[in-house]
Order: sequence, then structure tokens, then C-alpha cells
Amino acid sequence: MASGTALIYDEKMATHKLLWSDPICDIEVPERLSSSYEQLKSYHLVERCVPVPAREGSEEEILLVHSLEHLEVAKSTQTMNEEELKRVSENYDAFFFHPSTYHCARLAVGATLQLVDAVMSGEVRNGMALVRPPGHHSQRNAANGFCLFNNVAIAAEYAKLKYGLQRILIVDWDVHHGQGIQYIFEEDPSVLYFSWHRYEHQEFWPSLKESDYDAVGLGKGKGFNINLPWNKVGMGNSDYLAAFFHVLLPMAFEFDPELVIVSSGYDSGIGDPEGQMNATPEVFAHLTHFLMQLANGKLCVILEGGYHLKSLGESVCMTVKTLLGDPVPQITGEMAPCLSAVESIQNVRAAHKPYWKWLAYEDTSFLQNLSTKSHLLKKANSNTSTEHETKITNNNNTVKVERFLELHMKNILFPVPPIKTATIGSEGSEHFLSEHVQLVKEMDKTEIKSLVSGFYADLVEEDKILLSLGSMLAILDKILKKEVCNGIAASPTAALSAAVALRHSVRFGFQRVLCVFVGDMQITPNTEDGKMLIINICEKEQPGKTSCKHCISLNWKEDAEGNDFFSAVLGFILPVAYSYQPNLTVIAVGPNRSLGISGISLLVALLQGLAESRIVAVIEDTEISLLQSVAKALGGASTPPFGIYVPPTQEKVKKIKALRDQFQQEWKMLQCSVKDGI
Ligand SMILES: CC(O)(O)CCCCCNCCCN
Ligand SMILES: [Zn+2]
Repeated sequence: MASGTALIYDEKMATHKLLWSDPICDIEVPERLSSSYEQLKSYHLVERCVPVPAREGSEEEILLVHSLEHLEVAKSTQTMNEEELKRVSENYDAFFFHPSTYHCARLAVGATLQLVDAVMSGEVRNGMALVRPPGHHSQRNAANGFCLFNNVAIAAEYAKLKYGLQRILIVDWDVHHGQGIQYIFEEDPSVLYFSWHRYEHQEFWPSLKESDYDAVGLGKGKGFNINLPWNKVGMGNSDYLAAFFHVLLPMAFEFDPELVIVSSGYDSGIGDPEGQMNATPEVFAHLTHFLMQLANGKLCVILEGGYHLKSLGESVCMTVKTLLGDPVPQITGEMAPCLSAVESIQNVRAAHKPYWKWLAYEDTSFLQNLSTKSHLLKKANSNTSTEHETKITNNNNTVKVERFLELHMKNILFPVPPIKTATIGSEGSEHFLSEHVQLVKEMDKTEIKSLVSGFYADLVEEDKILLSLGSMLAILDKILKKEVCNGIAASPTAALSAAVALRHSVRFGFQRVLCVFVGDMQITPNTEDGKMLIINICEKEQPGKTSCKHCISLNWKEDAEGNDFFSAVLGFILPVAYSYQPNLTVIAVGPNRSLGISGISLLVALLQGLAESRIVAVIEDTEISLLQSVAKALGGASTPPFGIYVPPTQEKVKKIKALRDQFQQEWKMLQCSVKDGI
């Protein structure tokens, strides 16, 4: 399993710059690159990466995407004077040439391809290339929007050619639509292109009709182009996360890419003059963490836009920290997507229904009554401003945003616990130890008895159980004291251990503890005070037990063929978990688990985005292979294989929808459709 994170940077790419006054292009400054690199150094992140040199992309590589004419025009600018450079630049929408632009653009292409090679060869697991000029707007025969050569598009064509790849996912989280990439792969089913972008009903640049949610691809490429337009500014962390849970991630797991490339623009972050959005730097840690679970971790992140230097630098650091496998920082802000975001999410899901198995049973009845009223929807929306908008528009807010960035940034990167995973040397555990795992000494019986006597003494009759509780508590204590990030304990009675872990954590002072329990949960602690949220995944409804806000039972029997659990994890469990904002996660597997090892490993991998990745896993001690797989997922040594993708049956889709309808007012991240009608 490959490990390590590549960082590709060459200061020569800072030479390209604007020589005349142009209020549109003057934000694309060399300091974007140098200050990002300095920020990485200041957080000691450069030294933790594998340095990979940039190189010049060859003409042949550039011709994978661009016409010979485009290449020749670009090449000819190297010897031009300022007058000529200005004239050539005026042939394009929002582009400027400098005598060094051609060289810098070739370095940007080469740096990107170096990263693809480093990841595909297994030299590293993932990496980031800090490049400029950016690429995602440039087209076969034209420069556009600060972009000369389409770095990411060339990388995808290159990877197909050199490594015979047949499924590449491109995720474009830049705040502008990468229409260049869309045009290049519009008819190509081997490249799935996802872009969200500020759109405002086609008001925002590049103001294209084909940037809307109904541009789904052409011919054989239908279904492989996903546009998620943001029709208002001020979108925040919850809107971005909702887009991942309810649009991108279900597509991505069904597509099952062999490589993921990110057109990583940070102008979608707070403070950026172009985006005018509200999402804070740590959201990029979460987005990166999600994408790291795909393609066996093979992830190439390529810089596109980002024009607020402080916000850009922090977001770049959040991205690289996560690529390195550090714990994911707690997300901030109210976990509730705004109406406009939910409308866009609902629209793009409906547009893609014909092309995706996971959307086969999507309810698109809203389209009927909406189609008559859609002009009303747009008009209605144009003058009513949502809560986001009012926060952003008045200009004293920009002062506040600047202040926020100054304050917020300082201590955003918390110290990383040295050891990632703790376990106990109980019998049989030696086989699932990996180099990331630390043995924890057992507690002594008297100590355990005092801890446990409080609430479960009568339940604990045998020494064996007492000892296992002691082991689990020894591990849990290290997590609660933040000496380790996560831990795994084998137990003869997972339900009892989980209940004790929950009570112990609450008594330790953790105010919101999430428990995901797979299998029969014989003991259900009292969750009235909201300090615990239990999601019990079990085969059948427990008699006489109905779900409530803090104690939800999800009946799920995994399909024999493969892993059909994605829709439950992405469409229900993660949205609820993110809405709750736990500061610790307990994942427990008891008897009669109705999920396969791959479904549980997927759950563990994705739940690491919560509670600064603090997780304690309590697994029935008979489940040897499950222990190994979960320990691997926790150690971050590898992304566990998620088994064969099986789409959810109609019955299961209905079950998730019913639970969503029941809880989406309590747990607002579940929202992915507007109440019927407007
Ligand atoms: C890489 C990137 O997507 O960030 C480039 C953005 C270009 C913005 C051009 N704005 C033109 C406004 C014209 N009224
Ligand atoms: Zn942009």
C-alpha cells in the first residue's frame, strides 16, 4: 500500500504576471503561489511531504488536449513586447500574457503530470501541485479566465494513455465553472466531471447556459458531467457538505474511479473577492478526507483559483494536512444547508436520475408542478435574500470577514497526537497490530470496579467481562485525554462495553457522543439529555422500540452480493452525524451484525471526519477479520476495500427516504429536496 504525500512547487511559476492595468485580471498575482508555499512551511508541512520536482510539459503532452494553433500562438508570445502581448491577450476572455507565461504554463502542465506519475507509480499515495497559471477554463483552441493550458484535462488524458485508466473522477471545487474541462470531456464516459460554481441564474461569469444543472453530458458522455450551480452567494460549510453527501459522493462511489484529480480552487472559501462565499478553510480538510476514500487513496490535488492570500494559504494547508493523514479538524457553523442550495441539489439529482443506479428510485414528481412555476421560482428567488446573503452583502461584513480570518486562522491547526491508534494487548490482538498502533497497559480490577460499579455492576458477573471493560476504558481514557487519536478494543460483550464507554465519556465531560451500533444492541442507555446520539443498524425492528431524535434504529440487511450500504452511509448516517457535531464517536459491532466487513470499514473510514477523528471501536472479540479491517481503517495505513458496489433496492431507498422525512427537521443535513412545491 503506497504511503506519503507529494508536494510539487517551483518558484519559476511565480514569474508570470500582469504588465498593464486590467481590473479583471489583476487578482491573479504571483504571490498566490509564494505565500501558499510560505504558509505550508510555517506549519511545518513542507518537510513532511515528499518533494517531487516540476518539469516542463512537452508539446506532445499539451497537444493531448489543445490544437497546434493554440500551442503555436502561446509559444510565439515569448519574444513579444508589451504592446504585442497586450494585443494577443485581448483575443481572449480574461487572460493576460507575459513573456514568461508560455514557460510557466508548460511548468504547470509538467508539475501536474509529475504528480500523476508519482501517484500512479506508487511512489506516494497522494499529493498536491501548487501551479499557475491555472487551467480549468482553457479550451482546445483558446486561453480563458487566467488559464492557458488545461492542466487537469491534460492530466486525465495522460493518465488514460499512459496507465490505461478507464474511470477518472475530476472534482472541481473552484468557485468558477471549469467549462474548459466540461467541453473537453462532454462526450467521454471515462471521465466523470463534477463542478460546483457560483452561478446566480447565469448572472455570474462565465454566464453560460451550459453551466446549469441540466448540462449532463452528450452522447455516450451523458450522466458523466455534473454541474451544481450556486444561485446565491454566501454558501457555507453545510452547503458544501450537503453537496458531497447528496450529489457527489453517491455518484463517485457508484462510478468507482481508478484515480481522482481535484481542480482545487480556493476562491470558494471565505473572504475571496470572486466567490463571496462563507465556507471556512477546514471544510477543505473534510472534502479532501472524503475523496481520499476513493480509488484506493490515489488523489492528485491541482491548484486552480483562490485570490484572498490568507484564506488561500489556510485552505491549502488544510488540504495538505489531510492528505498527510492528520486528524480532520472540527467543522464550524450551523449544520443546515440553505434553501437555494437544497433546490440546486434537488435539481441536479433529478437531472441525473436517468443515468445513475443510485437515483433509479429518486422522486422527481416535484418537476411536474415546478416546471409550470419555475419562472416564478427564479423571479421569487432573485429579490428575496436568504440569511446567507444578508450576512455577506453589507460591506461592514467584509471587515468582519477580514477580522475573522485573522483571528480564526491562528490556532486552526491543532497539535497532532503522536500515536494514531491505541489497543490492548489482549489475547489474539497481536495479529491486527500495525506500526501505527500502541499497546496500552491494562487497568487493575479495583479501578475498573469503581468505574463500572456506578451503573452496570449487576451486569458484570464474570472477571473476563470486567477485564475487557478495563481494557476498553484504558484505551478510551487515552482518547478522552487526547493522547491518541483513536482506539480499538475487542470485547466479549460489545453492547455492554459500548454502554460503559458512552457513560464514561459523558461523565468525563464530553457533551455530545455519537454511537453507531451495528447488530443487536441489548442495552440502550438513556439518551434523553441529548449528550448521546445512538444510531443502531440492525436487521429487524426491535419490538416496541420506536426511533426518536437521539436514538434512531436503521433496519438494514446487507445484500449478499456486495456492499449496498453506501446510500445509507452517505444519505443518512453521515448527514445525521454531521448535524450532531459529536466530540467523540463510538462505533460498536455486536452479535448478529447485518452489515458486511466492507460496509463497516467504509463507515469507520468516513466517520473519521467527525470529532477531530476521535473514534473508539468496540468489536465482538470473535470477529477477527473485522478487527483487522477496522484497525487498518483507523490506522489510516490503507483505505479498506469497499467490496463490490451494489445499488440500493427500491425498498431500501424508501426506507432511507422515510427516515429522512422523519428527521430532516431535527438533523438538517438530511435535507436534499425542497418541501413539495416551493
Ligand atoms: C481559475 C479561476 O477559475 O479562479 C479563474 C477565474 C477567472 C475569473 C474571470 N472573471 C472575469 C469577470 C468578467 N466580468
Ligand atoms: Zn475560480
